[in-house]
Amino acid sequence: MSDRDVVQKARRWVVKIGSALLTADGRGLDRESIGQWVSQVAQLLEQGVEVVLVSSGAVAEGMSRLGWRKRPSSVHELQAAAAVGQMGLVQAYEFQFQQFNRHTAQVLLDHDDLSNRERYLNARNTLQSLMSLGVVPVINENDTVVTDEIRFGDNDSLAAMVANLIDADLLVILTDQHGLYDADPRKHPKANLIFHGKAGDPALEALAGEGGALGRGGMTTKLKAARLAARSGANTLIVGGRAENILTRLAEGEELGTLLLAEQEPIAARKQWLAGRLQVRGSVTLDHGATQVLQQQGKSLLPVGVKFVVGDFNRGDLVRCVDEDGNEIARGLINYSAVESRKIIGKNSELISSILGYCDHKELIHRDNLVLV
Ligand SMILES: Nc1ncnc2c1ncn2[C@@H]1O[C@H](COP(=O)(O)OP(=O)(O)O)[C@@H](O)[C@H]1O
Ligand SMILES: N[C@@H](CCC(=O)OP(=O)(O)O)C(=O)O
Repeated sequence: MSDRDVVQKARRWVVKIGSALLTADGRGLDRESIGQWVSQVAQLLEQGVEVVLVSSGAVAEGMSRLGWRKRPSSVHELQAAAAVGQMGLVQAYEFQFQQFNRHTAQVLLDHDDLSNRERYLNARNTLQSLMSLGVVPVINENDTVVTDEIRFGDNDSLAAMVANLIDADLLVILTDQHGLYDADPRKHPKANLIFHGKAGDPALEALAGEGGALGRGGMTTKLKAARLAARSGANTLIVGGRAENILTRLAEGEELGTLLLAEQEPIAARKQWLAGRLQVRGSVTLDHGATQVLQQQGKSLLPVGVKFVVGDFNRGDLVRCVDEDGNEIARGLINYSAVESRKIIGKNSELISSILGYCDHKELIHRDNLVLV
């Protein structure tokens, strides 16, 4: 049995179209190619496959509209270009999907949206509603408002988070190469294409290099995206977007590109959300016993198993749990501030009340709010 069965069986796809592919060698959007992908997406929808698009290209289109030849280095100019270019991007998709009587919906997301539980759930519900209405969401990063701290930067990570958000079966990353090679084919023309592998395999991650002049993350971020997508059980395909009828051929089970299988059990939606948050506010160092209990028995973290606290966080913030050698083993939402935590670590939970004057939780981090990494 071919492992491409999983592609044929996938009913919910996230398709990411990268800058390197979309932007006609830096001269604005490649509208003809957009038309071809849209026509294939329309066919997939007719076959009962739900599709969400994650499309880059706003900055490149904005630069072209503004007559800029060189990518600006200032963040504000990039953000201005993205704002101008996003208009062209959504116009291009809207026009092409209209030929197939399909509506599109513009969705701009940033990391803050997905870090805040309420906004995360809203985004999830809205995307579910759009899909059930047969509308095609076209998602991009909300470039105009993001700061470095909350920037996805490349759209591979954004696409993986979207795959987690909507419980997609498949993440298809369309790019300018046929897939992952054993070396960067721009520098090594004789490199070999890798047809399949396991998402998160460090041996594959070691093969990945930087992107070209137009793209952001190269293969490195695509493999990271495969690892993230696997958290919710989505398989990832990295494939050349210029091949004729690429999406419909994939749906028929043709062996194109690199398939990275999600072999881990999907983790619960709340824990995926937790693991995907960027802003970690501090860390707690666990003793050997606590490390083992967390890793092997999936229990909550009690103050007694913690040796040190680093950082200045509030209750409810995300912190790293590291072992005595400094290796991160988990992260979770902490029940006490840094000041309070420092007072209760190493102590039995029965003493929390007498030390702090109150005790809302006997756990420093409850297991429902803890995710192993
Ligand atoms: N091992 C590899 N296999 C294939 N491509 C690689 C590899 N390492 C680096 N790359 C580079 O990654 C580029 C694609 O990434 P990127 O430029 O970020 O595109 P996109 O905009 O589609 O995300 C390719 O053009 C290629 O030069
Ligand atoms: N949000 C940016 C896209 C970032 C980007 O280029 O990402 P990628 O396609 O992953 O290389 C834009 O629309 O220009």
